Amino acid sequence: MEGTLSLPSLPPSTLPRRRHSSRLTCAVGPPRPTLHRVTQNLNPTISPHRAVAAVRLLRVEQGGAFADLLNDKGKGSAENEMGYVERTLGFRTRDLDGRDMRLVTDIVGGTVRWKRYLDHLIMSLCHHERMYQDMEPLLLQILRIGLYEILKLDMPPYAVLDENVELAKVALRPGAGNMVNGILRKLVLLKEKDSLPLPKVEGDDRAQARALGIIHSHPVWMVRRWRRQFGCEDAVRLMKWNNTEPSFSIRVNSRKGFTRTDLILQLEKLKVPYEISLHMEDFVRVTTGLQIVIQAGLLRDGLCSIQDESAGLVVSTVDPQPGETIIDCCAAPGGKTHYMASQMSGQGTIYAIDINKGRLRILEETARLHQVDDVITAIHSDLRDLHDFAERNSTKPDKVLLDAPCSGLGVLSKRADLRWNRRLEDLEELKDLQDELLDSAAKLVKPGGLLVYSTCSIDPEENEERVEAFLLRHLDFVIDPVDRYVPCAFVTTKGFFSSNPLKHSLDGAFAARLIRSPDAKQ
Ligand SMILES: C[S@@+](CC[C@H](N)C(=O)[O-])C[C@H]1O[C@@H](n2cnc3c(N)ncnc32)[C@H](O)[C@@H]1O
Repeated sequence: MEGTLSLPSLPPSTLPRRRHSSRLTCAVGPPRPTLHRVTQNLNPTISPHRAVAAVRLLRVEQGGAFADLLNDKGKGSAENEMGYVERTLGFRTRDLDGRDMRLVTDIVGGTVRWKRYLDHLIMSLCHHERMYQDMEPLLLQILRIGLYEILKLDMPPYAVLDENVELAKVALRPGAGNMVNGILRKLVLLKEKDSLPLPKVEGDDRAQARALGIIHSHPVWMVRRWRRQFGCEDAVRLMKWNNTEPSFSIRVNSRKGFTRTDLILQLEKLKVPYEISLHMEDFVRVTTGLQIVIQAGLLRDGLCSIQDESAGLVVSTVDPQPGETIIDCCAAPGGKTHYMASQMSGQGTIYAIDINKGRLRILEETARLHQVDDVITAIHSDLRDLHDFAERNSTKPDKVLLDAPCSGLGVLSKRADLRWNRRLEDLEELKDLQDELLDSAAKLVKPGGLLVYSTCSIDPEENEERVEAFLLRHLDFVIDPVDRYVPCAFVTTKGFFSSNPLKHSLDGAFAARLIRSPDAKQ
């Protein structure tokens, strides 16, 4: 996972527009006397985490925000969330404690992941299709939460039913509560009889992909692509992996003198279960309890950061050394820049380039926090505009890292909403951009120097195929196998680094080391 995930504020214009009148409409429109009265009152009957989860789901859907938002601001963040509930639903509920916050994160992440599956069932349980199509956005979120809790969290169905009916009544209107009641009751009966209305996997490729897309809650184009690329069985395994709760890795910041032993002591004190990374010295994996680590302030104090081991292994393919000059072409928010910088022990320079000013600011702030800013120079620019970088700088870079913008198809378990925001057409656009950025990055590499191309994708068209096309355009570059830099389990037959969720239980990532001929002209 890259950098800090923060809650973007939801501008009123992005809030859902509905045909029906309800408190949601009141809450975003000009204040009305009734709303004013309601917002003054605390509503003790509503479970606060459900109210927050429903509002957050609305925001994810309307604003494309990350679903696996981490509440790293403790109490302040909880208050912030309650403010959203008050403004959006029109009532106050009690503040959230740590347990509630964890429930919100779990429910939002899971509901987003299972959206297609849940919507198929909701649609099947409605009297007619129109009922589903005309459903108010908030009502749909409340139903999705109810279905998710009953089907995937196996929570006691009648308690879930009561709570979600009450939420729909208070947040919307009594009729909405009746609708939630009717649909959830039907669902509970069908679940008890083990006869949920799910499609059979049969027919031609498209029909099978459509059914699998519903059963495993993925877009049809992804299912078809993976069946073609990886085979039917692995496509299903991959979807199952994407639907499991992700584990997170924590990297210690050696620059601050914080070691893995120190982190383990802290985790034991906090009673957070952990596993030592099998592949990387600086990493520890936690499956549950990440919020506890965050709340303990270890990230805030810059002692460690959340980073997948696959990203750490990409840095291993660069093999940064003290005193080197490295250009990090697409650097923000800086996960790899900071790790490289920590390995350079205050000697050398990393030029961190990125087109996105906001993300670059995060890179700089985190660099200061991690005390690695002494070797980092941030450059806000489009990489494609840096033609004269080599002429303007007397020191030639030893290494160039291009961690290219990509589909992120290797990190879908962590980025619950990403599968719904990616389109097949995006891949074509991304491939063109990756080629252009590779050509620009190649111009920065000195004769005999190294270019590392990496992505967080498992798609061969963004990985091996981009490198192969690059080598045809740049005859002065050759592949340098990565086997000296990463464990052999990650080395492909062509000498690339590849981590695969199904093989390594890590995020998917790719890296190629490309050496420019020493005889090439500068
Ligand atoms: C995969 S992310 C990089 C992640 C980063 N290396 C890390 O480890 O945290 C890709 C980055 O490329 C940047 N980017 C996209 N197009 C660019 C361009 N034309 N020039 C420079 N940066 C670009 C994006 O703003 C984004 O921050």
